[in-house]
Amino acid sequence: MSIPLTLNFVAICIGIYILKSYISKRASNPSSLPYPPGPKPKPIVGSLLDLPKEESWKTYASWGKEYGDLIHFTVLGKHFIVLNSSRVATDLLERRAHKYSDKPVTPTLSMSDWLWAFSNMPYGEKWRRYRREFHQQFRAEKNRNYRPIMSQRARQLLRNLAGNPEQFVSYLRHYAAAVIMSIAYDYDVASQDDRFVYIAEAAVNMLGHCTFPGATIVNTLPFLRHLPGWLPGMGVKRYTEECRKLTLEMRHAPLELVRKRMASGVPSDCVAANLIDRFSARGGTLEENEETITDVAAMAYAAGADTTVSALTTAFLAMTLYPEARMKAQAEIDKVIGTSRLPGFEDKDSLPYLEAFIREVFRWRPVAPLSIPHVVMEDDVYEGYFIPKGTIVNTNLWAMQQEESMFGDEPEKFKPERFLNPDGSLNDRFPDATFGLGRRHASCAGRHTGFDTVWVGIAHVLAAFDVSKAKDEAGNEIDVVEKYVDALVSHPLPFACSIMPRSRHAETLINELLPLAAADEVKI
Ligand code: HEM
Repeated sequence: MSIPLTLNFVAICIGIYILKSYISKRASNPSSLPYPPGPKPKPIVGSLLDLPKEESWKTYASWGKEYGDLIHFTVLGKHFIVLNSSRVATDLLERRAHKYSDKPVTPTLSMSDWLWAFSNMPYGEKWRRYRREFHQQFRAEKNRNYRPIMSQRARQLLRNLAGNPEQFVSYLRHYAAAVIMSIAYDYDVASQDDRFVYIAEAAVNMLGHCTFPGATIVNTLPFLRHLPGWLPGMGVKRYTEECRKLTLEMRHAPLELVRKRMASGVPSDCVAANLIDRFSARGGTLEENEETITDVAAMAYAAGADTTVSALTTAFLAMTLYPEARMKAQAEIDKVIGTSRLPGFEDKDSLPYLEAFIREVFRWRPVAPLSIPHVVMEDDVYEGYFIPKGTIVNTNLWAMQQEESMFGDEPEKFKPERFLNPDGSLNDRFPDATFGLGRRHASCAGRHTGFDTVWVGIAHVLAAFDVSKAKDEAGNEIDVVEKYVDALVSHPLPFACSIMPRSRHAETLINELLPLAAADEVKI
């Protein structure tokens, strides 16, 4: 097909698509109820040109101030709503979970072969089975068994930071990957260029960038996926093909290692081995069991590594920008534990300020500010507004964590005190929404592991290092621009900080870790 012909074809298809959307809207909304308020759509494209490109959750929150807690807009005939408050999100995602628990199967998800991941799966029997199995492996009591792995890796993190502090983000990535790969596959991540980590990181990263609202036109006009890959704007085809190869290897390669280990009689204590044992003692078809084992184990890294890195990096940003909060957490550690050892999980209940600090990390900058998109499973009417089946639902977790009625004043600021009573004990607040909403249908299945990995990693860092603003050659503090990447899992844009051992005691502690961790030291 020549290019003008192809463009005519696209124009005709867009016309048909919009006409179809109009007719189906009339059919399913016979009382002609209004959609929820939102920005005025432009002809044909709707709000396509108004979609925010940077920190979109902030723009959606500001639209919320103008239009209300529930906003609606269309992009090329496709309906979107944004839930801007915990009241509306609880009403729809929890109380009406039977209508709001589906996930949109976007063309890019199937093109890149990511539908095996139950975070992206339509609501149904398979999702329930995967979720149940995953829960068995990561529920609160089971998660306690993983704490020694986290502590061991946190010590390695300190050693690595002492050696090359400028590379702190790479070491945080290594720490998160080492914890989750050890839990999932009893696999020791290599000190550098680990193949499994490379594949999984690349696949997750590609997923995050091609499913985000407005990321690619193919998700709005699915028929475009049938156009040839060489056409302008169709690079998504090559992109998703690359992603497909990565996800395939990510799911199968580490599991093969576990099977080989088990076959040669080497005991293996990890999620994959537990699943293999559980399923070998059970009925069900071989194919179905194999698929469940492969996908549930792979889900741990897919959902658990990048999210944890985001929270860890936010903690470093908070330590850099809010020295008073960092120093208060350090003073508490020194008072309760002293300076001759590192904090561990056994100290958790005696360190309320530290706990408040970590809660604030999760509240202040939610890891997935717009959560994973959901899709409306049948037409709905809420507070007099019509929400058609198929509408994509973005939950503005960032806006919910800014609610003053829930978290007190100055929500933009990092203030661990919002989680403390006047006497310094912990209050009942918790940044729950960071992990999604509801007990099951719209919530994180690995929250205990995520929280604990961040808790012990940052507890170690606070005990050993002062993280503060870096200085230039003239001794002036380097300003930190506090901005986040617009993606499903959002990270701070790169920033410089200084990471120095806090004292001679701390230096001694880190040096004592040398024999423990030297073999593992990560060379970036
Ligand atoms: C470190 C901080 C973490 C945060 C803030 C976080 C947050 C979230 C959020 C917001 C969702 C979307 C819920 C929804 O609306 O559907 C989610 C889903 C999920 N998370 Fe996490 N997560 C974290 C760590 C982890 C870890 C470590 C694991 C694995 C061990 C994990 C496993 C999952 C899974 C499997 C889902 C999909 C649940 C489903 O669709 O049923 N997460 N997470």
